[in-house]
Amino acid sequence: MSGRPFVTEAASLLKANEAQAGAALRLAMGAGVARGAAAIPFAWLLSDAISKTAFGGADLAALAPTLTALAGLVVLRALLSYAAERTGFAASARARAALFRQLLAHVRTLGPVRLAGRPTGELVAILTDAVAASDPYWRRYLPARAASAALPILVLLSVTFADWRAALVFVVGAPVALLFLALAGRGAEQASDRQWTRLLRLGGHLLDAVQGLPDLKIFNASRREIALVAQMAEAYRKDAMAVLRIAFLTSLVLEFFTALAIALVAVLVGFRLLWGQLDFHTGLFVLLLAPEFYAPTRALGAERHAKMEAQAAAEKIVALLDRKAPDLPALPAVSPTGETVSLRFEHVRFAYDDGPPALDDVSFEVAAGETVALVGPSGAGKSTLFALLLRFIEPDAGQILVNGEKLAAFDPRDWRRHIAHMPQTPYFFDGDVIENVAMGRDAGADVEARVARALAQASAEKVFARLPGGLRARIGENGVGLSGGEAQRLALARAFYRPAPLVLLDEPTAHLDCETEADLREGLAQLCAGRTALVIAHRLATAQSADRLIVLDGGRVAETGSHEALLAAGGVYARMVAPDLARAETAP
Ligand SMILES: Nc1ncnc2c1ncn2[C@@H]1O[C@H](COP(=O)(O)OP(=O)(O)OP(=O)(O)O)[C@@H](O)[C@H]1O
Repeated sequence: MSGRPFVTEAASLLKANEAQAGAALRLAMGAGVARGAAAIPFAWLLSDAISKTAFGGADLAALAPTLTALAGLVVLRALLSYAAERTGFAASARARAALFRQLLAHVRTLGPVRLAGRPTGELVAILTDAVAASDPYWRRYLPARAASAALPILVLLSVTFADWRAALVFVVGAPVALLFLALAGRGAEQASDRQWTRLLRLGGHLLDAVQGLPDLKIFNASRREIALVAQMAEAYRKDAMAVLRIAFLTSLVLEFFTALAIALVAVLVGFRLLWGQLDFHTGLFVLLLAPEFYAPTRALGAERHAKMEAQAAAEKIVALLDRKAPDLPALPAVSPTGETVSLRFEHVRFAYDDGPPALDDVSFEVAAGETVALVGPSGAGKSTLFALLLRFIEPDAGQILVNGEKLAAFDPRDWRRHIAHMPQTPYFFDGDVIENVAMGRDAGADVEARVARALAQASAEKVFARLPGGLRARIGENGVGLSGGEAQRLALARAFYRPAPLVLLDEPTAHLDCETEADLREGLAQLCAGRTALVIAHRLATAQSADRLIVLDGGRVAETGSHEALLAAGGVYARMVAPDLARAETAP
């Protein structure tokens, strides 16, 4: 995608969030302008005091009112500086919070399936670094821009009243300063974009490296990985230096030209004083205001690279926001009626992006209270079917009915409350056992007792009672410190904790030893009893224990029926399980 439209989108994203900064931003801008404007009476009073002392022989008593006013202006400027800083911080915090909320809401609507194609590290960097990078834009750049729009005009008007010829020199110097200000933006824009692309890639790579540490060690690839990270960090350093170089160079040129313009004013004032065309008071006033005329533009030049960086970061945010979530019909949130849940798929089709359909014309029914096993070779579409039921994705065609009502009509979050889901590799958070089982749901006073009950139902109470701290024992991120069996039991307890009428299980007994499997199988049978259950079955035993089987092949329903009926039919299922059956027969 070309850079320009993105820059406009990034600019409008930042602009849209300006409204969120609200009154604080307006106050920051106002305080900045007022602080700069206070320089005008200050210059007037100071030149008055000096000319009266030097040429009028005024004593301290005569100067007292002027000096008091000068002191008052110094205090006022200090107060305005403080107010500008404070309100600038508040404005930036509000705008960033709004941006962060917008991003989080978008990430939530996208859901895990649509986010799967994106490196987690990159996503984290967008949610944290990119949002943080917009801080100087609101805190410093926007107030500086307001000051540079208002102050030169105020200064110019004051100088015009005092000496219009000097005002003309001010005006001549202004376009040069503005030209360099615009040039400063050009190079920095591209360099900032490169720097951000690199930072996100580095973030993604680092997280990958940390998560894949065991594999890197096992395959002796850690040294190569370290070299790769070092290489990427070096490239990022170079890009960051390029941005700074451009920023410093353009600031230098801007400083040089404004210094030249001020010198020009000084020469003009000097000669006109010499020729007696100007009185000392006015001359000094004009001279004192010359730097003030260019100061806002110089300040804006210094903040411009902050703006470019914020814009480059916003481009990455826009790219994430551009990933479209499915358009959900705007229907009122309702709850699936009844205690039990029946399911009906009608000609459901779904394809990932522009790929071939992962599910095509899928139709089947699951009666309330039935346990149905989903069977099929790898890539048949089983997980996609679960993702549809979990509302991480929506069907491209066809519909899913729950108790005869369209699933699409339910609020996804409300609907998920009706599901107990046990994935193949459950994720555990860096928290204690209670937090990991209750998952923040209605954690009332009796949470401990309810977690203990759920653990008992999952035959896991003894496992966790052994841990130091019992239910308050900390579980490392992603279940570090738990064996495969313990992790599955904990996930089962999680499912028991939620009294949901629909159970979705992704072969929870895969990769377990026979004894643990048998234990867990019993727990699962209890979990499914009286509820509607869909189980992705990789093992023969799981398929056999289901009331009915649905066999998926190449995204289509190949056959359905009981284990025995499907074996007798000699179709896809019979061919799939033939090796397992042969093994079972030959086993002692
Ligand atoms: N996030 C994704 N993006 C693009 N294609 C995907 C994605 N997830 C799955 N697919 C594709 O969709 C098809 C169905 O995949 P799915 O994961 O549903 O199969 P599965 O039956 O669950 O396989 P397995 O038993 O190996 O988990 C496959 O061709 C797969 O490559």
